[in-house]
Amino acid sequence: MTHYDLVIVGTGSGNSILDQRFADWKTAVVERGTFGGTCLNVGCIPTKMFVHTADLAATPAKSSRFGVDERVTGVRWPDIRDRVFGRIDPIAAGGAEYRRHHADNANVTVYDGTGRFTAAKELTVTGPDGQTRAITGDRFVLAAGSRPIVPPIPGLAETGFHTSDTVMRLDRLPRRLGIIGSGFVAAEFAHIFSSLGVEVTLVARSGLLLRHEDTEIATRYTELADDRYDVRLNHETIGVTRSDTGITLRMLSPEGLAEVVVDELLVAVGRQPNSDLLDPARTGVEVDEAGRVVVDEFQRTAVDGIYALGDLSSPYQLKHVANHESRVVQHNLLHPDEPIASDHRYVPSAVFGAPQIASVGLTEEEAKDQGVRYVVGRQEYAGIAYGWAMEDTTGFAKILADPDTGLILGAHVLGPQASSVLQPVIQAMSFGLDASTMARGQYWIHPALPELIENALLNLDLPKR
Ligand SMILES: Cc1cc2nc3c(=O)[nH]c(=O)nc-3n(C[C@H](O)[C@H](O)[C@H](O)COP(=O)(O)OP(=O)(O)OC[C@H]3O[C@@H](n4cnc5c(N)ncnc54)[C@H](O)[C@@H]3O)c2cc1C
Ligand SMILES: NC(=O)c1ccc[n+]([C@@H]2O[C@H](COP(=O)([O-])OP(=O)(O)OC[C@H]3O[C@@H](n4cnc5c(N)ncnc54)[C@H](O)[C@@H]3O)[C@@H](O)[C@H]2O)c1
Repeated sequence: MTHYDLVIVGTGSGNSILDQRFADWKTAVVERGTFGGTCLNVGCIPTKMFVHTADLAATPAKSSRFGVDERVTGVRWPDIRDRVFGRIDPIAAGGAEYRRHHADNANVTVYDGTGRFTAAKELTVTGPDGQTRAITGDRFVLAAGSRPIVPPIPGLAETGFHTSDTVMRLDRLPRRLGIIGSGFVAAEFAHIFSSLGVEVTLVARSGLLLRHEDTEIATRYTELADDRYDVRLNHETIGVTRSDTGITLRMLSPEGLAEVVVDELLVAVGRQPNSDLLDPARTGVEVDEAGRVVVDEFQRTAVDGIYALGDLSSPYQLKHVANHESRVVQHNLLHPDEPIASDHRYVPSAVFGAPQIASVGLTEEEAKDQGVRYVVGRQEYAGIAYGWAMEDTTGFAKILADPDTGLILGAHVLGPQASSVLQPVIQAMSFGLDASTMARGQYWIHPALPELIENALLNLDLPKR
């Protein structure tokens, strides 16, 4: 049994821990799938490359109101798909090659296979050929991520379905796509495929799409989605079957039984941590009821020398959070006596659908539930100069602030480039800048989109300073 100073399980955010400061640490890296993990191979990066393409394909439908008549004369799916993966696959392969063979990694051994704890600080790796190798380590970094949840819908397994892991590599575009789910993945793929000419049916169990968002935002998004897709709210999928005409979803709705026939089916009902594959309990590491590895603010598990990060342990399931936590773990491995804590105070997120949505901090409902006093400032894109230029009639920003201190409690944007427009608010919250100082204490480039934020701040009912 080979012993290591450090064992890293998972090559998503876990892979970025190693640098020259670890050159004299005998290190094992264990990976069961494609090097580089979810974000690079099947997550953030390919989806956003498809989203940008979808934005281009969707533009001609909106351009005539600007006096420009455009038409989409063709969508070459193989070229769209191959551009994305022609760029990404070599990066993943290059990353694997670097860890396996580059002189920088003379101290690193890569194990291909699934790691599972078999005793305290002992991991058994089962390779693709079924062979097992047990290794031990002084320290472990558990960065094994998450995977799509497959709900127990009768007929689903027999019928065949896609998840975000496979749907981007389709051989050809279907005529009709059914999507079960109403969160991030559903919203982004509905935009991608619908913009490329696919008829999309979104099947949501609840009465609102993206209901983790502020309700005003989710409500506006749901109305807009209803204009673009066949949205079935309050529909529970109770069975799936395949026939010559396609895949039939049987659904229970408040009106009774309903059916829809599609050509491909995407299941997007959330992701579960991969802790079940790892069996951390065997080394004394605790897992909560949601399957997340339990860590403290220093990303330490209860077992000395074992850290966890990213989707495996975090409620956020976002790459910028996993990256942040991997930097914290890196520091704490190198300086265990002076550990730093992760900062989860203001974690932003963005849904890259149509329109985009970005948010940080409290929603209005959370503020109410927590008894937090707040004032709200709103601004429509239609009321700022660049919004006029874009003919935007549906987008808006909403900012919540503390009425006494003016500190920003939460901010939510729906509309063009929401993910970029929100960033100055994240900065203000992170550095304790109050809303009035933020609005008045700097120039805002005129007439750029961030004027949306400037005006929402000015619309807050706060005492003048
Ligand atoms: C479709 C999609 C789009 C997304 N878009 C965004 C976005 O735009 N912005 C954003 O912030 N986030 C996005 N995310 C979320 C983001 O991808 C994840 O939060 C992030 O990649 C998690 O990183 P990680 O390092 O924790 O896990 P991962 O990157 O998943 O890495 C875990 C690795 O561990 C390996 N592994 C698992 N179990 C074992 C085991 N037992 N033994 C060995 N290896 C194992 C896996 O094969 C994997 O390679 C998206 C996710 C999806 C699915
Ligand atoms: N832009 C981004 O940052 C981005 C993009 C994609 C994914 N992600 C990450 O990946 C995670 C997973 O995304 P996701 O969209 O799969 O999950 P999600 O948690 O965002 O949404 C899942 C939705 O499915 C619903 N649902 C659950 N079980 C269901 C069932 N049996 N039938 C019908 N609906 C059901 C839930 O109510 C929820 O609305 C996200 O939470 C997010 O953290 C991020």
